[in-house]
Amino acid sequence: NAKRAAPRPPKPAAPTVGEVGEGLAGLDVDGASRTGRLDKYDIPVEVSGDGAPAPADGFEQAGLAEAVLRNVARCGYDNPTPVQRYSIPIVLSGRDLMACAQTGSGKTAAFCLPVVSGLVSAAEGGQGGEVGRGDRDAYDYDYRRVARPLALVLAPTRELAAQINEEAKKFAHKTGLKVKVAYGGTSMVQQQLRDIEKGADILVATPGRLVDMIERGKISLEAIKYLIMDEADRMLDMGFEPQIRKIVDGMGMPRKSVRQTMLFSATFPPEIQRLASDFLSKYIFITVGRVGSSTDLITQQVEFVTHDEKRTYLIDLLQKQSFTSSDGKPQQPLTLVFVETKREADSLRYWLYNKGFPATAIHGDRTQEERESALRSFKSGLTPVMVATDVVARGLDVPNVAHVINYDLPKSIEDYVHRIGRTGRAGNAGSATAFFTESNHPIAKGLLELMTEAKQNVPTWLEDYAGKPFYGGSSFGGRGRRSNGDGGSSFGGRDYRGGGDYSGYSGGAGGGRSYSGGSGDRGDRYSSGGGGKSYSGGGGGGRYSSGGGSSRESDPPPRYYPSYPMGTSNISASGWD
Ligand SMILES: Nc1ncnc2c1ncn2[C@@H]1O[C@H](COP(=O)(O)OP(=O)(O)OP(=O)(O)O)[C@@H](O)[C@H]1O
Repeated sequence: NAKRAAPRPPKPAAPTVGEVGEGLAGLDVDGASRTGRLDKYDIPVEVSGDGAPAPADGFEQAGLAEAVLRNVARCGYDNPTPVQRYSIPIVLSGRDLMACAQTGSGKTAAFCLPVVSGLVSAAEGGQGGEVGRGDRDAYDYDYRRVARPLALVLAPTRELAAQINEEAKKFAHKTGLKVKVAYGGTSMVQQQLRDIEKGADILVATPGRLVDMIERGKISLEAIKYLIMDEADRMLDMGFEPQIRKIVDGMGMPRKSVRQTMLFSATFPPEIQRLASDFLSKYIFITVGRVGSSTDLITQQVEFVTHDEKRTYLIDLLQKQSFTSSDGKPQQPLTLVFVETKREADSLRYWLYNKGFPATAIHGDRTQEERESALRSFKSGLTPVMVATDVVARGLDVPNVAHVINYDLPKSIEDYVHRIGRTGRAGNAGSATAFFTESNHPIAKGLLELMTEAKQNVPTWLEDYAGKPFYGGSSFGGRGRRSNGDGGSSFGGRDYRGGGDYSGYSGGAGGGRSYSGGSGDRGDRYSSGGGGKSYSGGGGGGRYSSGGGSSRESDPPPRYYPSYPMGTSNISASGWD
């Protein structure tokens, strides 16, 4: 890591949005040429839990309300993605759900659509006429405005909350439902509050901000019918759990037998499943996609480097993938570079700027306005390289991210799965490159399993690393609760409750029902169908031309350490993205 913050360099002349747009036209910058095949797939799905309804073949067949179907059409969704096919009927039937599905596979709509539909139907059916109740019914005894949302979506970051809010608004268009958002750190907080005071049927919030608003008497959870935790494993990991428990158990929310609760993520380690089940009642568990399947869409490479070589390698990668726009200017496809620290994010960003690569940075020490502006500038292509910490590792849906570079690898394989999942979304292809140093030894086993499952080329040195013990602290980055072994089963995507107790089906592994394929479209996998672009290192020879393996494949593996205090397998949810 850089020890000093680099001095602020003079700004190179950034290309205009128009220039970038033009330059990236051939790289699908506006998504116009997307042909991601979300509708066609051959994908294993496992369902466990009593009485799961059958999956729906289409949005109409799923039983969504008319108004919602109109909104689905407005969004241009022709067919439900696999997770939507399964989740929508389950949620509409009133069941609790824990759903584990690939990054970029449409989980947001998988919970938003049935929730909006359920609220619309309840209002139409006269079951309380709740829709829009915020403005009719929201005064408490001392005449303060109190919002009483019917659905609460919790998300771990502000950016994700903002994104879900936008999506939910689309699905609730012209239904009369009010969708509002609450997150901190922005000058918009007062505006958000005023908005919420006007009534909220669906509230999307980050936990800390929500607790604050409840404590200030602005929001009551008493009317909640639906509780959704997006990125649920993250929400229950590390710092969020106490706040989540407070929200769910201590702030007036209806009991779990009364409300309907849904948890979604691409990764679900067994230990977190166990915790999460506290919040659920007789739930159905689904996993969509085989172990590691999201990564089928993503060409993964891993390069063994020393710390000091990272910047040279990065520049090399950026140069190789740059292309020339019609007016002769060098351009970059959208590239997300993950680093470990906020300081490194700034330092690397300035350094890249100095080298002539328009880059921005996003991390937790930047103000919310700066974060939002960085994201806008990245999305627009004005700064096609964004250096980021894990703050944008989860959930963020930026179309056309072509390449994710793990400049610093994360501590856990789940974080890796989420990070690389910022590309290869909605059935499109993407590329991911990781710089592996000796200090990343603890993640080697998880990485090997993940890459193998995704049928990626695995360098032999990674296999060697994975097979050898390492010495030193936990590989869990402080996630001590996952330190118990998982019996060698590295994948957290299977229902931790295990076999027949919950299944009622005979076909599936672990007693669950197992589906594979859909619509007889074998061979037409849930993949890009050739429509996406892959920027896997240029293929022009040199260090990055090994087609997924490492150019140092034949190098002797670096030295190993003697003991093996804690396996990596127990944190690995390698396949369940
Ligand atoms: N049925 C559909 N047809 C076409 N596109 C869809 C469909 N459902 C979702 N999408 C698009 O797919 C993209 C990814 O969806 P979303 O962000 O919900 O993924 P996710 O599963 O939540 O990913 P992550 O695990 O990274 O949070 C979005 O751009 C969304 O608009």
